[in-house]
Amino acid sequence: MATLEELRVELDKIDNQMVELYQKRMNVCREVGDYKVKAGRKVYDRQREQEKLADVASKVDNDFDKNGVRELYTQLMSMSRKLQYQKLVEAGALGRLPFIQIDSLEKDTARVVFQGTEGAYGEAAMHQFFGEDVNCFHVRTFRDAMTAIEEGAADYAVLPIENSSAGPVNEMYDLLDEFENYIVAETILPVVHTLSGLPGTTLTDIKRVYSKAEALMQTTGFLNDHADWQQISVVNTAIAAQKVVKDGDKAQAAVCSAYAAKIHGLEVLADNINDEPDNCTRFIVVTNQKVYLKHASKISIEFELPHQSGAQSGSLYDLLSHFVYNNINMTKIESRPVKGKQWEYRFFVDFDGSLEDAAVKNALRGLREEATNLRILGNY
Ligand SMILES: O=C(O)C(=O)C[C@]1(C(=O)O)C=C[C@@H](O)C=C1
Repeated sequence: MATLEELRVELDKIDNQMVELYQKRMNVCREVGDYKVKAGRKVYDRQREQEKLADVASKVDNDFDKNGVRELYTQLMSMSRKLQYQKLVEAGALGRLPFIQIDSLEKDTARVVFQGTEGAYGEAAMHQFFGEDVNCFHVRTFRDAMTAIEEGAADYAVLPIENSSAGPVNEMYDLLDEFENYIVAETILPVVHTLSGLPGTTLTDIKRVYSKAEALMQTTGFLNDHADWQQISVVNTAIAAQKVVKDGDKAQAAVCSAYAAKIHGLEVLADNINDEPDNCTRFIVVTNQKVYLKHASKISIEFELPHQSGAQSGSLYDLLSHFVYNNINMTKIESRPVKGKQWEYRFFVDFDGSLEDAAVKNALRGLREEATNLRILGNY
């Protein structure tokens, strides 16, 4: 029986040959890339890849090896594609992305919409970003705000996308997909919730608590200590405060900001009731123009996975590998179900970069060819 050392010598010999062949193969792929740049052909040829995988698998005789060579060739062809996308960038064959760079947002003259009513966290986020004197109005729902932007009734909307303790605002992701609006900026607002009621209310009077679902989620610890209170979700925390005032019933309270309580005439019954002491919400600034600011450093995109004929795994992995191969730092991924398609998902990815970066163009080119319904949601 051969010793380990002898077997390793044998492996080294084979690996040397494989590395040489790998380089030979990549050199041919380089030529294929040049040809495709000239001929304006797409890099990704799904049918050719499927035929190749079937062919190499047919050349080995057991299932373990069939899987092995399929995996190996999937990687080889993926590397080959990345090399070819690079060629396209080098040849300046990528064209312009349909986004225009701007120096600044005209904050002084802008008309801005937020969701809810006076005292909403969206209003506070809007003031934080646009200043106290901003020309603004409010609408009832996120959908109303997105519609106002799409129709041009407002220049910008300030809308929540994610909370540090309760996670994503799912509806916003669905609306970003549905509307032709784009993210131009973001602002992070510290969010401190109170339990507020009519002046003179005591905790023992309370039977029902109103707030936005996300705010109820962010105050679960406090609310669980009062398990007999019914929790009722409304569209906005400030609208909850307004309702408590309007109904004039001491059995009702709202989870809202101290500011919302004050301007609607409620008394703070319990302050700082969020589960996380550093509770923050990330708001996005949305517009209907495909623009991005000069020093933008983050990009949001969405895409769906291509339809697979037959069982083939790893397609999300394949798509995400475009970030790895282009040295792009992916900072977030969310998935949402695709309406009308059971168990199919749309992915929302945030990553570092600017739409001018060659690496970003390269990754987007690959994703555009290989994913379905790729959309750039903004560079900010
Ligand atoms: O045959 C091609 O068109 C190639 O670009 C080569 C190759 C490969 O590496 O085999 C790479 C990408 C295509 O999707 C298909 C195959």
